[in-house]
Amino acid sequence: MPHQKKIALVAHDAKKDLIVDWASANRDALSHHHIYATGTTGGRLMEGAGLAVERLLSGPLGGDAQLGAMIAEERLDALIFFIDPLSALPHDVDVKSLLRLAILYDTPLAINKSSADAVLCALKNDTD
Ligand SMILES: O=C(CO)COP(=O)(O)O
Repeated sequence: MPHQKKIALVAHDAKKDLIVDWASANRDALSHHHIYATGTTGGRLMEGAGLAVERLLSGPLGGDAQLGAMIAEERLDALIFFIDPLSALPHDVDVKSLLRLAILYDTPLAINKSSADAVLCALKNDTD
């Protein structure tokens, strides 16, 4: 597809229902793009939102690091990352590294539903 973007969708466990609902509501827009997701999020998105997803490793097992590498190699156009602000995570260093690289490379980044709406809207205007 000519204007296809590479978008990563990621959600922490407490936010997985939210990302499935958000992706379902935006399935038409998302289906024009190549969607990557960390392992468990990807499974939930395929099952619950009917979205075609290229699954990476689960976040705690290296999925966040894979996305960070994609950003550093300029192989990702946007990161939608529904972060749980209320739980401690064993792979917090990976989460921080991923966010740091997204900031460093000026990758469009959404960390909650409102900003995900805004990023998707911006991508849509960019691809019109
Ligand atoms: O932990 C994550 C992001 O930090 C997400 O990983 P999963 O999608 O495999 O749960």
